Amino acid sequence: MADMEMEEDHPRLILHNFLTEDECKELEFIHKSCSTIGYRPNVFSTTLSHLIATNSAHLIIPFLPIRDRLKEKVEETFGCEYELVTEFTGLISWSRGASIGWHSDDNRPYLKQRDFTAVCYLNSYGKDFEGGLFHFQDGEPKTIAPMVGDAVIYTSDGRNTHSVDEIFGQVTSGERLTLTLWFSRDSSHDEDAKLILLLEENVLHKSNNVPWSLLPLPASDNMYWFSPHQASNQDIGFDIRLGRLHALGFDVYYSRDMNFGSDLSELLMEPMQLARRDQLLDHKFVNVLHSLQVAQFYFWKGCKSQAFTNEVQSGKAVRLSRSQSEKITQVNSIFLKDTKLVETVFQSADRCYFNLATFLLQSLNGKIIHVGVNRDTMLCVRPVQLGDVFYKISWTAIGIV
Ligand SMILES: O=C(O)CCC(=O)C(=O)O
Ligand SMILES: [Fe+2]
Repeated sequence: MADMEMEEDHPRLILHNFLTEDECKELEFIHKSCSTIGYRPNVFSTTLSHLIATNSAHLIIPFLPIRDRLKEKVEETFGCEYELVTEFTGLISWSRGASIGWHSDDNRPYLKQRDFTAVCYLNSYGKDFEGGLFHFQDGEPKTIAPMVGDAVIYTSDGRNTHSVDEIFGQVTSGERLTLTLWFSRDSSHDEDAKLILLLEENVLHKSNNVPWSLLPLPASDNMYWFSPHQASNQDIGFDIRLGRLHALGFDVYYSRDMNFGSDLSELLMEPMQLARRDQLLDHKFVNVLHSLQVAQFYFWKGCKSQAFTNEVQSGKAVRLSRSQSEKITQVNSIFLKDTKLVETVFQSADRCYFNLATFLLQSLNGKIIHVGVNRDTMLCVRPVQLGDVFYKISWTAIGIV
């Protein structure tokens, strides 16, 4: 798997096909369902703590075996077996305009704990996005073209100063997606300790009086507001959740009356329906994040599953009335101020095959769709069977059972 011998002056290694395409697709599904604005302009991120905070802790499970494999590989490669803790794990996507200049990953006083970096590429240069080449300033290899499944591991210090070219392209460029981890020798920076505390607060304690639910609970709206200039500028931009639904060909419909001037700040926490072209799907989702998870799941798995197409029933959808269309326009005028911008930031999947009947059937019947392999986990908070992991999708949840 390893590409080359390691250079002493620049300890780094490329691991081809470290992840399978299925693993990459699964992480892509999670990112497209859950991401918020990231730490730099035109960057989106999904951290594990964010998944817990939004009641989507079950979506951490697919990360766990990958983290372990990466940590082992880093320890073996750099000769520090059993010494490392994972400091950070996150999915990071870069859209048009994003780039980063020469830097080392420990180049701030508060980042000094970072000893090793692992970047796994979840999609491919030239196919899924344009630009975004990775360069090391010195030593070999110099330039890395991200390819789905490949990973690069390197020391986070000045021996591995690197940069990433700007993502460009109008039409063909989608997001450049990575799984990025940092590892530390300093056990006080163990991400797991923080995650377990968060899990206790957000999940375990709740189960005393409230039944555990897999329905997502969105974070605050400003975490989902994308603006090309400044994260908080509400005059221009779009809500990431509505933007991603738009890229899949969906609009968002709220049945409640919206008088001009009424306070709509809580709207995106409320139950809603999806519309597609001139049709309104009759099911009510708990909130827009829930509908996004179901829609992304469908485009990831549902449309390809033979089981669905064998069992097509007529889904329930009605033609949008004029007043319903107007409400959709009104919601879009607030939360999707610039659809052109959405289309340049998120690649449209609307060209993918979509079947309303299977979408509804899948959502209604709670089918078990996906089988993963042998994932056991210490972070597992649901009464899951250790071993195979299944995704279950229904109106009430996308979960792993
Ligand atoms: O995504 C990459 O290839 C590297 C990103 C990077 O340099 C960073 O996040 O520090
Ligand atoms: Fe970096």
